[in-house]
Amino acid sequence: MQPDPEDASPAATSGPAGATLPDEEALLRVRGLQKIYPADAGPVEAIRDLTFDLGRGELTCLVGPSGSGKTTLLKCIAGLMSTSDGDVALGGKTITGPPKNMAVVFQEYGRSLFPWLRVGANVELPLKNAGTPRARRKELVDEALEAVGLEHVHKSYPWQLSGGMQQRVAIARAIAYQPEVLLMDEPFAAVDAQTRADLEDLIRSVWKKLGVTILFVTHDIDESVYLGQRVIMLSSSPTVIQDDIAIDLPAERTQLETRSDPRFTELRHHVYEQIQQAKQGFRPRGA
Ligand SMILES: Nc1ncnc2c1ncn2[C@@H]1O[C@H](COP(=O)(O)OP(=O)(O)OP(=O)(O)O)[C@@H](O)[C@H]1O
Repeated sequence: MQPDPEDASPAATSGPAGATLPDEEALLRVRGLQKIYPADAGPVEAIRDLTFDLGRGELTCLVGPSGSGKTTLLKCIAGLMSTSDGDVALGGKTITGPPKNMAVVFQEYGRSLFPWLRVGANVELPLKNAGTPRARRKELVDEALEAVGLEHVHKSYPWQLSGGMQQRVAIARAIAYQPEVLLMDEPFAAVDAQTRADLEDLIRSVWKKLGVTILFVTHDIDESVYLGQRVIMLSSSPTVIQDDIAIDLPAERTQLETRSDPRFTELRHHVYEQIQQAKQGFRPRGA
């Protein structure tokens, strides 16, 4: 389908909103978020206008062309960076610094784990910093390592593990902390395809077991459709929401069956088409 040329409108100031929810269902609210970076060559408007909600317990994937501001958005939500305009609120409270009940998993597991600490100590560290009592820390570390299938490497050092195992340690560290919201920034980009498929299934099983709200950034269209209940697509920079689609696939998903479901193919085509349009600079009406 050819995009409507009227949709290509670079000059307007506000874009269409993503899906929003009634107060009692929304855990995270993003309203009119704008981010402009100061730079020597002049300000960079990385994000123009984003509005959406994440429901409690929802698993949402975020996709968009390279440079569309996915990492910037995650940093604003994580309270690691201030917004230039707009508001991000968790449980009704505006985020002004890293919230206690949020955890982040980045792509670079190699850099996020401390090489001089054993696996168990790496997973335990945020709990120690939060002042969790020792006995409870042990329980949470054991449970988290078991949830990611790594109870046997408790005493190993991260550098003794494969890349996929190190990323599972990073996931265990995040879930041991029992966050309400888990932000993941392309966490599987650096692992091989088979490990990636295993990690996708791990995330879905952890999500179902813990009921945590997840925002998962990925470049991989198939991954976004396979994992998410919803896919938010960002436009090219300066960024607005290009599309926000519900993934109406069955809740029980398996790599073989789900990926050969005709509905999976339809959804994947839709996301792919939208990304191609975003890359070509087509923007939603009003953006
Ligand atoms: N510290 C910074 N100073 C100036 N501009 C920045 C800074 N960080 C990011 N940008 C710019 O903001 C825009 C969004 O960057 P960001 O890294 O958030 O995008 P992304 O969607 O995560 O990219 P990718 O998919 O390639 O990882 C880009 O144009 C980038 O060059």
